[in-house]
Amino acid sequence: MELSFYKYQGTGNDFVMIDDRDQRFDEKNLSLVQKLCDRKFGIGADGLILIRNHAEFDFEMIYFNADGSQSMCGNGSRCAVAFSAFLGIIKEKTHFLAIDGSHEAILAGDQVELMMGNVSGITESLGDFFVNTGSPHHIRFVEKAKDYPVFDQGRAIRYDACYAPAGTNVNFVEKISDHEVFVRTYERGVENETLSCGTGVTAAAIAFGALQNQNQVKINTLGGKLSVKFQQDQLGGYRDIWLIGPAEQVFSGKIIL
Ligand SMILES: N[C@@H](CCC[C@H](N)C(=O)O)C(=O)O
Repeated sequence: MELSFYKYQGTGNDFVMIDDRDQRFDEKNLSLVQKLCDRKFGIGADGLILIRNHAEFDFEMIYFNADGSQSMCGNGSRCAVAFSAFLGIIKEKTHFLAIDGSHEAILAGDQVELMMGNVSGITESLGDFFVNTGSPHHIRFVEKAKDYPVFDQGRAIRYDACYAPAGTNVNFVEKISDHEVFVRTYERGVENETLSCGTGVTAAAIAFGALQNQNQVKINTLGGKLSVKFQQDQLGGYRDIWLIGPAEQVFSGKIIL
């Protein structure tokens, strides 16, 4: 059997994308997901995304991390919106379903504006912060993120007993100005630092915004620039959260099964 695939990247977070409206991909075949994401023995990616039909939405995005586990992916969602437009499923605006619920998105040139799910609040954890943006994110503010041991410290926090058994993603955030940060992320499910993490920078922006009294934050990652804006509600939660940045098709090919 042959399956077409496309490769997308959103600020360097890269994904194998499959148009699975005919449901030929067996989503229970996690060893196939792992193999396709393997950078030596497969296509190579931080994650794999299936685009499927849904009766109540423009499409459903099914996201897998490179190890086959599932969670919400912000950059992957932005790439899924660009891919769905490429497939002709949507035009500039869409309403789609992901693992954490429904999302709106707007395609504006190479930029995808993605509405994230509401966030219930910011909690303290291990002397740092924790924010769930559809995926769990530990947030540590550091002085020089460029020189920070992201892999070692990220892995230690990811496996800390307080996050067991599910674990967490870990973000190291450096203040650049009152409304700009540099973020490096250790991603659960990739088990490494990625060049960018959409749910991670959203969590970082919310924690930073709370400290700086800002509701719009510019983000620098190793893979490029994003921005996040949001509104705080009366109960300490956050809504109207938008993650904005580029999504690009970089490759296409055939999977031989
Ligand atoms: N890269 C993603 C996050 C993917 C999910 C995460 N690794 C997890 O398992 O929680 C993003 O852009 O949000």
